Amino acid sequence: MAAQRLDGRLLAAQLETSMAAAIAAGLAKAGRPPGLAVLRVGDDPASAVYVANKEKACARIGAKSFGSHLPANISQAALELELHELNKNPAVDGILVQLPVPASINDRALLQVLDPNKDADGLHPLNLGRLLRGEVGPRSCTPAGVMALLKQAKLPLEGMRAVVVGRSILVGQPMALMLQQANATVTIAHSRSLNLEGICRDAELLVVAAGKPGLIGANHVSPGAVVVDVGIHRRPEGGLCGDVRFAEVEPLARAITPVPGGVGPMTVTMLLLNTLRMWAQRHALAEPCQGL
Ligand SMILES: NC(=O)C1=CN([C@@H]2O[C@H](COP(=O)(O)OP(=O)(O)OC[C@H]3O[C@@H](n4cnc5c(N)ncnc54)[C@H](OP(=O)(O)O)[C@@H]3O)[C@@H](O)[C@H]2O)C=CC1
Ligand SMILES: Nc1nc(=O)c2c([nH]1)NC[C@@H]1CN(c3ccc(C(=O)N[C@@H](CCC(=O)O)C(=O)O)cc3)C=[N+]21
Ligand SMILES: [Mg+2]
Repeated sequence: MAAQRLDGRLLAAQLETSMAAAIAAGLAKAGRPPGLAVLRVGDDPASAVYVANKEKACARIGAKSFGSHLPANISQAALELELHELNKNPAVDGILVQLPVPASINDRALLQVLDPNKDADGLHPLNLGRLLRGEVGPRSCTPAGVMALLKQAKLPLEGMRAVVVGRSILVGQPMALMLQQANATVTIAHSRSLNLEGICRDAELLVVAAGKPGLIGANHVSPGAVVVDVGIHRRPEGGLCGDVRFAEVEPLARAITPVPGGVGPMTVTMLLLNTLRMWAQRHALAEPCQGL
């Protein structure tokens, strides 16, 4: 039987429809649309696509996007000043600092300057702490998007053996925490793990966020596993690919996310949803898209 495709584009479009409705319904009371500011420093090529997709998505749902693109040689102090301005800007509900920033910038220090109540990416230490404790707060967008996709596909996580490949603060760590909170039994693998194949083959759910094109193949996947591919890479010959060799793994899997069209669109959607929720909270509106 062919694997079920976990279609992030479709779910993202459905969620956009409810977000657009929530904005239209709250606009009069709020007096302004939700605002998302994206701070981009230098010219990381992967970030360029992402920024463009976010701006388009904001326009589709009726949110306002503010972009600042700063030169790679900007000082830490100037960047922090820019963030302080966005923190104070009353038209801005959500702020995203596009990662990676140039090596000359201390990204941890930068993320601490963010107003935690405008943290569209859930990366401020306060919000990471809230996640760890299972408290309400903006969540890292990519793992939140993965959880929404799994939920929509009615793939039960309770008691499941899950393996997350990657332990970054942006993806791997929050992904592992969310899966644990959904009562999966979680293993994290990383670049120093021994026997990656064996660890992955034990997984009933395999989430791959290693940032290595084609790292995962048929040898890593046990028949009937659910495979989620977070990786996104531009192929030299054109087009995108993930960390999973899709053609090899798809025949084995029970369900799988494609690249593009899987996790990527969900990341954008959860970024908008985080922003929309902070906007709703500021204006005492009902929480949009409850239960996600
Ligand atoms: N689709 C989407 O919406 C998004 C996609 N991405 C993509 O996801 C990928 C991961 O992103 P991010 O977490 O930020 O990346 P990082 O580079 O910050 O982290 C990668 C993680 O993978 C681990 N790793 C690297 N190589 C291997 C290996 N050979 N075997 C096992 N583990 C390995 C690293 O281990 P160690 O800790 O030991 O170094 C690290 O923990 C990238 O391709 C990125 O572009 C990111 C965000 C959103
Ligand atoms: N603070 C921070 N948070 C992030 O979440 C973050 C980041 N920095 N830096 C860069 C990575 C990368 N990333 C992507 C998100 C969506 C798509 C996306 O929309 N992908 C679509 C379309 C891609 C296309 O068609 O070009 C897809 O996979 O189908 C891609 C990449 C978020 N990241
Ligand atoms: Mg740095």
